[in-house]
Amino acid sequence: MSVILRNFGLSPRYTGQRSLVCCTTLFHTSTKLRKDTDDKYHDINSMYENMFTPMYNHSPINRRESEDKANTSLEDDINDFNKDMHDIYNIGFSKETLSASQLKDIVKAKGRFVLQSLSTNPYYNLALENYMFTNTPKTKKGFDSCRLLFYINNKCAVIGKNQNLWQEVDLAQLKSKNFKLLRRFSGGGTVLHDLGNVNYSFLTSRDKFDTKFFNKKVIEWLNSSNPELKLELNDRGDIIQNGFKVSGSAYKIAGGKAYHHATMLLNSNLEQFSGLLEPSFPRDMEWESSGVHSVKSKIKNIGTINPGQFIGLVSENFQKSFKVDKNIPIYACDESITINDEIKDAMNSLRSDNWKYFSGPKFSIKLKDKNLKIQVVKGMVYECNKKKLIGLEFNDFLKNIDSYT
Ligand SMILES: Nc1ncnc2c1ncn2[C@@H]1O[C@H](COP(=O)(O)OP(=O)(O)OP(=O)(O)O)[C@@H](O)[C@H]1O
Repeated sequence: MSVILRNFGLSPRYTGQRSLVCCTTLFHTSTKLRKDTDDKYHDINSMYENMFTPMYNHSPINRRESEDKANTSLEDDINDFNKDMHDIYNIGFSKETLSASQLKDIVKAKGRFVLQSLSTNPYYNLALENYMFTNTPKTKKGFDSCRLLFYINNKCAVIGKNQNLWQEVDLAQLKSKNFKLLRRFSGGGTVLHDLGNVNYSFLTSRDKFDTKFFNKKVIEWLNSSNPELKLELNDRGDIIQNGFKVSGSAYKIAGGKAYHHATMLLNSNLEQFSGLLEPSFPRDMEWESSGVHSVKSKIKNIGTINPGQFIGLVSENFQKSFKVDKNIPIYACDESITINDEIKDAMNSLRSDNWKYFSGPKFSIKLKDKNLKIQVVKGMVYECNKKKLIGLEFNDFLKNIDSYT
């Protein structure tokens, strides 16, 4: 319910009395109509009617005070109702969407929390993750502000910081299927995201960091919610189900802090993924690259859990298992309001050709049949036995390979 209210801009906490009236009217209209037509809904309709009917009388003298009281109890009722809905459906969305300054305050203070991004823009989400990581206070011995971030991205391929993108993705296919390309700030291999894939990012201190720690928890929580899932951890720290990979992980360690971020394939469109990570080249092309190569795995969806349920389940278990003294709050953030210059700068970096195409490891290719040897540094042809190719963008070379060879 909180989601519905917020999505329609009706949350009383943020939009005030006018929204409440509107919301109340909507409920009155719909519940009354149904009440007239179907008596079996009488009880629940009466409950809604009572819940959403203001209690004040309209005398001008008492009005403000009565309105305040009515509003408070109405808000309490709505909050209780939201909580019940949250508990019943495990929706995983919090009630509080942070403003930019609230985000800054909670990130820079010590303490544990869960944050869920409501944006599906991968540039925002990766920049937000980076903001949260760099601004979490430096750790002193024994201190750990464990934090958990969730985000879901629109269609995109995310390559690792140290990967050679031309070996990893088929740029033309990505474009034709409307997948964005991003180079993330952490290492690891290339993964594909869409709205059926949830990304979780667990932040902790460097001291306590262990690549397998958080996935062991996730597996324990999911398997105990449904033993049929039979999720397992493989040696590489990936989560697998019946031998298929359902989650891949990458890590970043810096400044006494570390994060482990991972994908979780729940109901992704795997058919659309096919071929995106299989670029094709001339048969005689040989690569020599110092970069990180992805380890190809067969993937599948978990299927029986949807993204909202996954986020709800992991958040709740995180709240229970990681609680120290006070309850761990759950916040939400959104690109339209929870944004600041640092996040915008990181988004610009992530979007820039410089970061996507002109960074990454140096590499060489050989085309034996054509007697061609090229060395590429920062996405540009740096050395070549055909001098006229030196200084060319490697992307241009590949796109027009026939005319250059
Ligand atoms: N959303 C996804 N979740 C899990 N595995 C995926 C996903 N998309 C693609 N894959 C598979 O994972 C392989 C890359 O795995 P690799 O271990 O190299 O990287 P990773 O470290 O798991 O990725 P990441 O670093 O983001 O988690 C791809 O070739 C593909 O087989």
